[in-house]
Amino acid sequence: METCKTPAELRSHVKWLRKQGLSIAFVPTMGYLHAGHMELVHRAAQVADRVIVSIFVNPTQFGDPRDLETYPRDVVHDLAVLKAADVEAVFLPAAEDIYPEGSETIVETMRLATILHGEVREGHFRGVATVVAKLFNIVQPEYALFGEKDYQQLQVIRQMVRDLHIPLEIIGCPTVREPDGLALSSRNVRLSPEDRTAALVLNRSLCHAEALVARGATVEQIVAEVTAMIAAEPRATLRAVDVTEAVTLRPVSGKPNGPIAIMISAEFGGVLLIDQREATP
Ligand SMILES: Nc1ncnc2c1ncn2[C@@H]1O[C@H](COP(=O)(O)OP(=O)(O)OP(=O)(O)O)[C@@H](O)[C@H]1O
Ligand SMILES: CC(C)(CO)[C@@H](O)C(=O)[O-]
Ligand code: BAL
Repeated sequence: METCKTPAELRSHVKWLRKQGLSIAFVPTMGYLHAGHMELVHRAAQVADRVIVSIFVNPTQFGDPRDLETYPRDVVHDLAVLKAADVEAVFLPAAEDIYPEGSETIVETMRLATILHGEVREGHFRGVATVVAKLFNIVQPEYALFGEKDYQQLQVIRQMVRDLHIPLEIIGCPTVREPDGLALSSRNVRLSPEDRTAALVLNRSLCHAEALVARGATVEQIVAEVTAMIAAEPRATLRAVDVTEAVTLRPVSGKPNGPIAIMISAEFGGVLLIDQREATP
């Protein structure tokens, strides 16, 4: 497995792969890899000849400096699991290589970046779109894979790829969960045992929301019941419950007549977790 630290090293390895006519699937991550990331890697290996993974804790998508400082990192473990999964190359850039002095270009999906989770984390999706555009330009893959857990992120990236005519296909992958239903997330290690148990309310309330959709509930009923379930968990601080049209994330009210997305963000002991569900009435 090749470990590339600079864009030039990565580009030269990609050039070598291209000479052999090999296709590339790319999995961008912030490291501290878990089974959710590895599911993206396995899926990537099914769609292309070679898989490239990036590990970069992107400073521009963090609003809170403490969140950035305490973001979990373990590159030695990450490289071992990626090697075992037969990954072709890992891109481990330094912040100065991605944002050299004098950088001033940003990428922003104007509507999608500023609604919902973008209101909770101001500037977050601008940072995500900007770094992902840079990574796409460096790697130039045929495919890029993202998790549905970060549902709004997935839609932001799909929109950016469409709007900027970036010639690659985005593949969304279902959320991988612990056996008790908690969505895998790098931030889960920061939860105390009590908060980890409390966080199960996210998946529980999404299952309840799904059942409500199946019973023909209105969007207002779904929001009210999910909000009440999370409010009943004393360790949870609810940040947002949003029910929107799926994919476009446009507002929806009354009885939905097409697929909807239910998105929750809540803090447990200061750790912000998100979870989501798509449901069709
Ligand atoms: N449980 C999961 N199932 C499937 N994909 C996931 C899961 N968790 C993360 N991913 C995806 O992995 C990619 C990299 O995510 P990232 O490195 O931010 O990990 P993370 O676990 O989402 O971390 P955190 O949410 O704590 O920032 C993203 O496309 C993300 O959606
Ligand atoms: C897509 C991403 C790697 C961009 O930094 C990050 O937001 C993530 O890991 O989901
Ligand atoms: N998985 C989303 C990255 C972040 O929380 O910053």
